[in-house]
Amino acid sequence: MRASQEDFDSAVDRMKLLEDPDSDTKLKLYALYKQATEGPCNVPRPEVLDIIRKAKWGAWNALGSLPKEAARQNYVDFVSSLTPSLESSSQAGPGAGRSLPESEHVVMTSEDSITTIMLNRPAKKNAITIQMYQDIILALKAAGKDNSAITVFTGSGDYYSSGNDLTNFVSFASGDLEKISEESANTLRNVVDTFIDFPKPLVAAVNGPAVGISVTLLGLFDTVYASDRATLHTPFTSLGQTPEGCSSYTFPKIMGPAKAAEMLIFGKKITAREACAQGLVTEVFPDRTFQREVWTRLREYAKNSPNAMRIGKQLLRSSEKEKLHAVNAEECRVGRERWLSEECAAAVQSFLSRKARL
Ligand SMILES: CCCC/C=C\CC(=O)SCCNC(=O)CCNC(=O)[C@H](O)C(C)(C)COP(=O)(O)OP(=O)(O)OC[C@H]1O[C@@H](n2cnc3c(N)ncnc32)[C@H](O)[C@@H]1OP(=O)(O)O
Repeated sequence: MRASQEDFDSAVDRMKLLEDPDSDTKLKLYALYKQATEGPCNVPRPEVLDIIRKAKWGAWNALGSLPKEAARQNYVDFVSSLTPSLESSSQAGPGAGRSLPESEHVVMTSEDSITTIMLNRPAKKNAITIQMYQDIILALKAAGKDNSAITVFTGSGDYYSSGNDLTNFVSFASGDLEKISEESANTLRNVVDTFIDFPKPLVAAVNGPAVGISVTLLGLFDTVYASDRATLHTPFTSLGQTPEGCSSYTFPKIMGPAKAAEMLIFGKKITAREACAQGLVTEVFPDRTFQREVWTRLREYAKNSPNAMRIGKQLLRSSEKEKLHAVNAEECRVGRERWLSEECAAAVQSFLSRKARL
């Protein structure tokens, strides 16, 4: 069960009882309140000298296109975490009794027969942490079983995703290499397997630039809509890494081996329009109208018979499944070896010490 309007109103009342919250807390509460009640930030950035209004604007704006429903839930959870002693004993704590997985950085909402899974870490360009991979698996499993007709995957803020969070590799340097690399390979294999097995139409709404695994996974989606501001970049070899997400199989199949090699081996960054000409992206929309056009279209599609769409997808995809699982297993085996290489360690170190940006 998601937070109701009543839960939200009660959280607003309880928030007033907080004794002198610090300024970060106030800003977070302000931003979530505005997002929950008015939606994404829709006012111009204040003048440079107006420091307080600029900070408030920045906090609200950083929530990107987080849906109102998710902001309401985050507000209620945040107030609950600040006021545990004020919770009535009969009231369930945050997360209790919810049928959807809750996660700070992977937000799941359902409306008009469409379930949306949104990467929600805009300040880090939606880089994917190990926890987020786990949350994506949970979200996809829940979406596969809920009563929605279509599932949409998208990002919050200006990026779709900057791919794997490179700090995931920091633990490689500090712990038991064999064990950590094995766990990471298992996580990667599980998340990709979950995309391969997803039973309903899966649509990517690529709202901005996409990097690494967020690009390679596109080959496993049924439809990919992109903003004309989006670019697609798989810089694996400059990171000492190799392709994943089944792209070593899906990309040559979709765009031909030569174009696939330019992206996956040489790390060529392409625009959404180029990706569309090569078949990886289904259609490109002007950034200005992207959200409106995509959601209008998806709401129409979601009126089709859900079972017929699901069965249609099985017919299109089932003959490939076994092959895709085998490709995924092999990519993870090779990838694990690469993560332990000097090349990969040096590239990650270079990013973390801020010498390198794409
Ligand atoms: C389980 C293992 C699975 C392995 C699978 C997949 C492999 C891949 O996905 S490889 C691709 C990895 N991604 C990258 O190499 C991208 C790295 N990021 C960048 O080059 C730039 O940040 C980017 C071009 C995306 C954006 O540049 P800017 O517009 O200049 O923004 P900033 O660089 O200032 O970024 C803002 C903020 O976000 C942090 N960030 C961005 N991307 C990542 C990332 N992938 N990992 C970790 N952190 C990331 C960046 O460090 C900034 O943080 P602050 O400095 O704290 O503000």
